[in-house]
Amino acid sequence: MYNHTYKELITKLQVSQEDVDFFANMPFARPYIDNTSLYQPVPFVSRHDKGDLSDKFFNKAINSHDTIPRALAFMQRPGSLHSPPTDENGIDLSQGAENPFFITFCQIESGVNGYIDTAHGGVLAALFDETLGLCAESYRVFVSEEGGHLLTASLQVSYRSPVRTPSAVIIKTWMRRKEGRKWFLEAQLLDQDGLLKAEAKSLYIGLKSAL
Ligand SMILES: CCCCCCCC(=O)SCCNC(=O)CCNC(=O)[C@H](O)C(C)(C)COP(=O)(O)OP(=O)(O)OC[C@H]1O[C@@H](n2cnc3c(N)ncnc32)[C@H](O)[C@@H]1OP(=O)(O)O
Repeated sequence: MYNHTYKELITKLQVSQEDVDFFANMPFARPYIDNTSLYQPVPFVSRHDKGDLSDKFFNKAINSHDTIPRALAFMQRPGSLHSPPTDENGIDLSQGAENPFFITFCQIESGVNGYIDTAHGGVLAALFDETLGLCAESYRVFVSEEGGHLLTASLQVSYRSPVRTPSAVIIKTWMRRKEGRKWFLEAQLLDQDGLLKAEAKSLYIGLKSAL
């Protein structure tokens, strides 16, 4: 876990302007960066070194010029959708692949290859776990306004087509439903041409007490 709350981190850390400029040159990312977008850039919290031993996999091991040198996250602007339909737990039912709550762009280089010019499936699973976790935490903090910490209990990944390297991808993540401490989320990973590369379903569980 962290020495700070997720809310402290996401509100205090800065979004890298270099990452914004990098993805702003890509047609598939530009609509989200536009000022009129329903999405706002937010820090990819786990890419930041917090001066402790947290998040070393994402801020060090796969944060280099030949692994995943760039990652840029976006969250739906609060109030961007007025009075969306909700279920009995207040979960926004309009969310889905066409209306994801949280979006991440990643530049993926050959340092994460399994086969030649192909990203390793384990790295894609890690990307799903992290971005689904960020989506769940952001939804918890900014929409549900609940306390606590969420941990991954299960993650199911379906690989539809190889992810070539180097390439840029978009990962769309959204809340599907919530049952008490159980948060169910879904995700899609697509390439720059909008082709579906992989999908995921996950279960995050809120801890009964702080770690
Ligand atoms: C910024 C944040 C980004 C973070 C993204 C990355 C997050 C991570 O990778 S975390 C690291 C990997 N995950 C872990 O280490 C978690 C290890 N597991 C655990 O600690 C525990 O099993 C934990 C906390 C998930 C659940 O334990 P606990 O709270 O005791 O659950 P428990 O009371 O047994 O079960 C609660 C409910 O969940 C269900 N459940 C528990 N585990 C699972 C599971 N693996 N699959 C399906 N359902 C499960 C139970 O059936 C029960 O359901 P119901 O209430 O309907 O009967």
